[in-house]
Amino acid sequence: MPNTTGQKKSTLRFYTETIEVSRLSAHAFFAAGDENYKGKRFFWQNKEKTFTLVGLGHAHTIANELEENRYQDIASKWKELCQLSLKEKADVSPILFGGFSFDPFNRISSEWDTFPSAFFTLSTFQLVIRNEQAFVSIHLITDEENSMDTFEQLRIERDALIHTSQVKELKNHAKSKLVEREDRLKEKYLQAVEDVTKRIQENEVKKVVIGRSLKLTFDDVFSSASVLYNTSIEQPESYLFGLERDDKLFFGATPERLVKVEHGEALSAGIAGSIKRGETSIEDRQLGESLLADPKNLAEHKYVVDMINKVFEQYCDEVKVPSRPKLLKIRDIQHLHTPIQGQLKNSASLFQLVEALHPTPAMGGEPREEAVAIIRESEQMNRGYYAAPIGWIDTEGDGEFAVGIRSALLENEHAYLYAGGGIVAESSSLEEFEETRVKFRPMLRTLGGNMNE
Ligand SMILES: C=C(O[C@H]1C=CC=C(C(=O)O)[C@@H]1O)C(=O)O
Ligand SMILES: [Mg+2]
Repeated sequence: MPNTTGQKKSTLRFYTETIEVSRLSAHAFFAAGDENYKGKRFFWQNKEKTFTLVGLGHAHTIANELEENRYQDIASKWKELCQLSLKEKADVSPILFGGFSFDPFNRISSEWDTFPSAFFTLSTFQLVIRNEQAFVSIHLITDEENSMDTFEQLRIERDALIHTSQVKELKNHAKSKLVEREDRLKEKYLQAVEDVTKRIQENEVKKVVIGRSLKLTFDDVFSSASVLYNTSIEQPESYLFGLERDDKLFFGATPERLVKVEHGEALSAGIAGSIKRGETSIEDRQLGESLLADPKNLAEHKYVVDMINKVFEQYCDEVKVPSRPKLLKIRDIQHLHTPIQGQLKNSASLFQLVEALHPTPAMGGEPREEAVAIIRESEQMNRGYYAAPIGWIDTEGDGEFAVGIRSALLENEHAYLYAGGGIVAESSSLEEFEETRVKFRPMLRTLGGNMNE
């Protein structure tokens, strides 16, 4: 029998059932949902590849269009939902997955128009792969009388999805051909960087992250499953994420954790300051060493670490921050990296930390409010979910959010790619432009677009 509890005042019931499955590929499970769950799927894998989460179908969605209180709204609705489910010790808990927009005050009409300020979903079929063990759960939230019949149907469907996943062969699908490339707002980007640099030099603000976007058009549509699979092959050392919403897929391979909470421990990281990889290992090392000693990049980085540290001092005890950054090397780029950890104070929660941290000066700037206002005014685009928190939370309040950079929004045969960089007093617009070119590479390679402009 599935677990069931119902609160007396509500007729809503939350049914769950979890089984352990051997040999299940997360990508194959996602692809098995092609027929019935397209537009209602998500994918998540942490950097270490020790935790993979796939969701097919919406058992429940929690969304809002709020500008203020959007984090608390999601947190309190998730809490209400959790109260309907049995608090029994299970192998895996129901998980809520989703994300927030970068700036809910940005109202520019764009490719993001159908994405709410906050959008989260509890999947109908949830796959969790943790340390090689795979669990498939069914979630059903209903006030139906004959919910047992519905649940029985879901079991049949679950078994079919598992079967399809186990026999399906995963291929690195041929990429569609690029037919058009539009550097949206390139001139405006260069102008914005120059203007912002000047404003920083005049001490109006200290740092602002300015982004730009590319629009690519291909000769054919992509399937979400093959795009996510390609991303995992091309960018194995990053977080992988994908969130479908109707005919769109927001996906990416981000190196940057916003915050993770597990058993009362909170982990974040300052990742800002960049240089390309070298052609040879000697050149690569030289580039890395010059990054570690470069005052411009160290300044970019320090604003981020100081801000995260300040937030952690407020919400955590025993905060630990290394005194200097190390290098984080990923396929196309090297970053300055400082991990930050602490023990959550009793009253603090994951969503509180997400709210307090977003956007860090790696995505927004310093001071935060002023920087976000400058971004809104000078970028002249809508970032949507780019550079914003994306991740998950379980019924215990544990979970992890990354920031959705090195990312793109896919809509049929079109792809919108986004990249930005931290502007400080010493920035030069052409160097920043070069840096964004490097940051576009992961998505260009995944989709098969030309990497040279
Ligand atoms: C905003 C982006 O990168 C951030 C993260 C790491 C390094 C950054 C930098 O060096 O500018 C950016 O702050 C992006 O990739 O679009
Ligand atoms: Mg930079």
